[in-house]
Amino acid sequence: MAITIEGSEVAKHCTRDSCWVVIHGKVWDVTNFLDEHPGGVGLILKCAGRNATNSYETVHNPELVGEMLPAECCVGAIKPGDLAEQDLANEDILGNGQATAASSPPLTSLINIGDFEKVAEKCLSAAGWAYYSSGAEGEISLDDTRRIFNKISLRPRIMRNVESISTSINILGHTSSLPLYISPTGLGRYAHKEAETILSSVAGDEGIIYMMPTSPSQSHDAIFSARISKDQPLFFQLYSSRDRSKAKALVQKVESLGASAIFVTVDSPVLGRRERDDRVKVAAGEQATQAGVAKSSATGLLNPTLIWEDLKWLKGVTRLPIVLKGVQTVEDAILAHRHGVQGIVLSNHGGRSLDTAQAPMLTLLEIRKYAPYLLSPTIRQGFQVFIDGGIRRGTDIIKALALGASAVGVGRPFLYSLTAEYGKAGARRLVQMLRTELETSMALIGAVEVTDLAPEMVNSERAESEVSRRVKL
Ligand SMILES: Cc1cc2nc3c(=O)[nH]c(=O)nc-3n(C[C@H](O)[C@H](O)[C@H](O)COP(=O)(O)O)c2cc1C
Repeated sequence: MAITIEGSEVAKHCTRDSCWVVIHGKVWDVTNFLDEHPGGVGLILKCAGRNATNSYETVHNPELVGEMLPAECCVGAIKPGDLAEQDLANEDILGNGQATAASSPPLTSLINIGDFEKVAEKCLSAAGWAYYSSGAEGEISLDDTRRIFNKISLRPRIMRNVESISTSINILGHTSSLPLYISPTGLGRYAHKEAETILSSVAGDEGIIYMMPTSPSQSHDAIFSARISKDQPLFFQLYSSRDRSKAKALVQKVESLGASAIFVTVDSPVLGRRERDDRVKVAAGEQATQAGVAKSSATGLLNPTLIWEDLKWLKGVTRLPIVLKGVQTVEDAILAHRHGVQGIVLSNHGGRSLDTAQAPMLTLLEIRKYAPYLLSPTIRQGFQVFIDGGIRRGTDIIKALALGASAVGVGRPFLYSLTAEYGKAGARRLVQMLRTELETSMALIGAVEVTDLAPEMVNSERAESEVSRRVKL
């Protein structure tokens, strides 16, 4: 039976050395989690010894605390009536944006994806903008994704009848009206309070697939309920908890809610060091992130103990297709195929994990050079290769597909499209921009179907000169 704890007792635990908070009537000891909190230690400490439900709900989904913290961190239930008053106002948590939605340009004046980014920079709070736009450390990997795409040029074919273009493809057995899906991103609340439910329904309206994150701002149930029909596929991104019973419960829950595939994130066993996040925290009088490997191992979302052998266990707890998100070398692409997963995402977490990790496009070129069989029509029936990071143009999609990717993921632009209270209309306009660019570029390159996009339509030789000659197969 839960122990009842008086408010006066909770109030004593208000320091870095002993930090308790009340969330939805339960008292949690979050002392060991402080350094790992992505929003910074300071934010939790502001709520220490108090009722933190409002702060927590402003950013996180209701189930997260129970899923992420070990059960023993729940020290009891608050005595009914105690600490009823709420803690921080929403602005203290999300920060104030520098521009109001009213001063933002009308949606119809935005012409390309880059325009959304400019609006987002003005509308998001300093913390929100840093969290969304930053990469790890020197942001070399963040910038490199675009640099490599721009090193690849197109070789259009002429005199083909391109009057009617079809952009539709099959992703893991599901039809998608575009060869792209919405990549999972945490803390959607900075952009819009209903970020994930909007993306879920926009994906349905546009006939594309949304991959929801392990830790969205809204509940998993709400995101599944926001689908336009029960048949609408939704993918689930999994940070596989080191506590297998928790990981199993989560996977089986989303499977029962209707998830169509599990994408296990494998590029972030620990948190990458994002210095811009730290600078915002320091400017607000908080401490920079202290979370090192040891802290990440202790508790929380990430699991530094995840290894290849765990895939056998995961396959045993779900019937859903499993895809590894965050493969960064041809060696690991081969291993993933040997381990019988249904696909891989070539990704370096949008440049947010290991800085100077090579661009996902270089990994694709590495696969083309050393293990081209992984991209063959026969293999792709049971093993699809996806790619994300820096996809901003229809021509980027063409380059990725011509070189063998089955589809691409788009992350940050969808967050930006929700800002300035554009919400659903913003996200739909973004999809329409990409659709128009892709259709136009396919016509101009001489491809009427996605399957017409072939390697010879791309000159990737300048990028290929950067492919590693030192792989170990
Ligand atoms: C703000 C933000 C949060 C993210 N959160 C997650 C996450 O929770 N899980 C995950 O697997 N990837 C996460 N990612 C990585 C994206 O899924 C994706 O790999 C990356 O954003 C693609 O690059 P792009 O933003 O340039 O399109 C996040 C990326 C951003 C920008």
